[in-house]
Amino acid sequence: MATNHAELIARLPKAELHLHIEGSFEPEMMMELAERNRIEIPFKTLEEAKAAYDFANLQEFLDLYYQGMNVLRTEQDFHDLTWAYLLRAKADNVRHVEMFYDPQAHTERGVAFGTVTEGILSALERGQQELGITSELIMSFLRHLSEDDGFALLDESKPWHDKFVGVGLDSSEVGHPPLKFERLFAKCRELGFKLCLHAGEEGPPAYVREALLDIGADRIDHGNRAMEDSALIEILRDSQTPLTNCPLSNLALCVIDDLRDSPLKAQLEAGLLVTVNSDDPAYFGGYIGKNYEAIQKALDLTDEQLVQLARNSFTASFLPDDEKARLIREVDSVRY
Ligand code: HPA
Ligand SMILES: [Zn+2]
Repeated sequence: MATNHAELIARLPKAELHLHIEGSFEPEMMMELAERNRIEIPFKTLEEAKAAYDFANLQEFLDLYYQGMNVLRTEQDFHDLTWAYLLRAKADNVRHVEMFYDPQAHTERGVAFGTVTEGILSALERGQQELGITSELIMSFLRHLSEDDGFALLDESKPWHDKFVGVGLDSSEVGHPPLKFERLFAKCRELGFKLCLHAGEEGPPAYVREALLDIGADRIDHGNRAMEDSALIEILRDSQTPLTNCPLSNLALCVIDDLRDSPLKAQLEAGLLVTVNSDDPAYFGGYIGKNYEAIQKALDLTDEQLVQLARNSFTASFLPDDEKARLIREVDSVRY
């Protein structure tokens, strides 16, 4: 009997390691919160919102992403946003999430760091209690801002440092290489944070090298363009540095022209620790389950490769080793 891939994907326990909570802001909720907070937004209907979600590159997406989050004002807003994501994650059998958020995109427009952070944290706590989803939060620096801005955020966030497993680097990549933030990440490393850097999404393989070799990244987010540098592929394989691939994001942002051009299968076959994630699911057309389904179909991934991807998601996480092992055993107990 032919395997029903969607059914296997649904049954596999998964971790999601590359998810920007602000990128899970569905247009329906955006319109609801605009009304609740009495804020004007550029679209009146769902159709108008969806029509605007047609991007030629990362920057076109980011412009809309930062505009959309302007509606988020109160702690309750951030709680509701995070809770809505967790319900979607639960439906896709996500057991663990390591979630990015962009505090500077909120503090810049006058929303207090504590308002944002406490709203997200209370929903994550509720997710653990009510849905059994464990979670970690990753505070991300916006790379189009300065390193000094990053240091100011690190300082402002101090009372919450024990709430973050790591720090990230996102936003406009080209022209903002990892080394722009060398001192900042050295400080973050010293403070005990894991370092997760977006690199090689639009930027060249040299940015992945910088992230990995100069900054000492624990995970590379995206990393597509690393595949242009064979020596770098070997380094990634030997170090088993995780790559968080986001298939539908790559397609929506024209990082690839077709899902069949995704590097994911080649990365798996080269022995890299690659994972599947949704990035900004409300903008890119699907949550994690849909990303697995779309990439399985495009690359004709086998059942074994799907299981490997689910296993990788836990191996690549920052969970304690015993918890990783328990979840991987659960993946391996799924029959197909
Ligand atoms: O995919 C992304 N790349 C860079 N910055 C981002 N911020 C949210 N999503 C992304
Ligand atoms: Zn991202």
